[in-house]
Amino acid sequence: FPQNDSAAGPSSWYKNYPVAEGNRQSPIDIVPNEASRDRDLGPLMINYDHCTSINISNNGHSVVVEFNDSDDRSVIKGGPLDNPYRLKQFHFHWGGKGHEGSEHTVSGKGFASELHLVHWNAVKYKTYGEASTAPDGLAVLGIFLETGDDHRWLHMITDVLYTVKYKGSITDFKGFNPKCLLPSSLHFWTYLGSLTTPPLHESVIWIVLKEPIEVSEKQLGMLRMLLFTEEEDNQKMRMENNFRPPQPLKGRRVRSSN
Ligand SMILES: NS(=O)(=O)c1ccc2o/c(=N\O)[nH]c2c1
Ligand SMILES: [Zn+2]
Repeated sequence: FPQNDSAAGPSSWYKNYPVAEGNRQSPIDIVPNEASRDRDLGPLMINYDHCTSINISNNGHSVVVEFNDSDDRSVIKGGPLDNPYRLKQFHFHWGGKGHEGSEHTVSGKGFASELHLVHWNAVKYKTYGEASTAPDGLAVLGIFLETGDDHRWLHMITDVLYTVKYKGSITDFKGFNPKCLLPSSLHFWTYLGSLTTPPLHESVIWIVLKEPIEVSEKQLGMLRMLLFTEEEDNQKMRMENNFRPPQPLKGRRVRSSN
């Protein structure tokens, strides 16, 4: 990300991760009227009822909430997916004050932030690690955040961010159900892509919801109080603009739910 040494930014990831210039990189700019409506794209089914969050942490790139993925208690299925995919973690990408921060864009328009719910194919693969390198190993549900009213449930997360201010910090975070972060409509675009941060594995079936959720500028500001740096670093670097810009489509088809 554009930290002080440009060697760490997205534009130089190809040096250590040649796949950065691959044929199915993410994010992309989604152009709605170029997306094809696909009749055999069934509805997305999200079953988070018995999901169990475990902890919240700052990994130096984003704030991440991890889940117990030892069984099929929280899965998504349907849509473009041939199997149920287990929820593993969710995290956010955001910009700087008043700037865009989403990874995917829609007809060139960015949003203030983007939430990624990361799931893995536990039917075909034994571990998340194995799935994360397989072409159909991961399914990431992307949800746009736009500024507006306070999000009544996002407070559960922003209220504890002070406990994970520094890179490497982690705190218990139990009983959070991300169902409360979903918009009312599950209409989506879907395409084959990749992780948007190193190692950039081309292992993600992307499902991007069309309807954004609303969060307040104040809540977004709480994300920006996180730091990229560790507690002992005397140089404090605010965590912001942790998004990769859109990558070439390279002939890929983007499909739209009905
Ligand atoms: N930003 S993203 O594509 O959702 C994503 C999801 C899971 C990931 O794991 C990673 N390294 O182990 N990078 C990463 C990016
Ligand atoms: Zn992400």
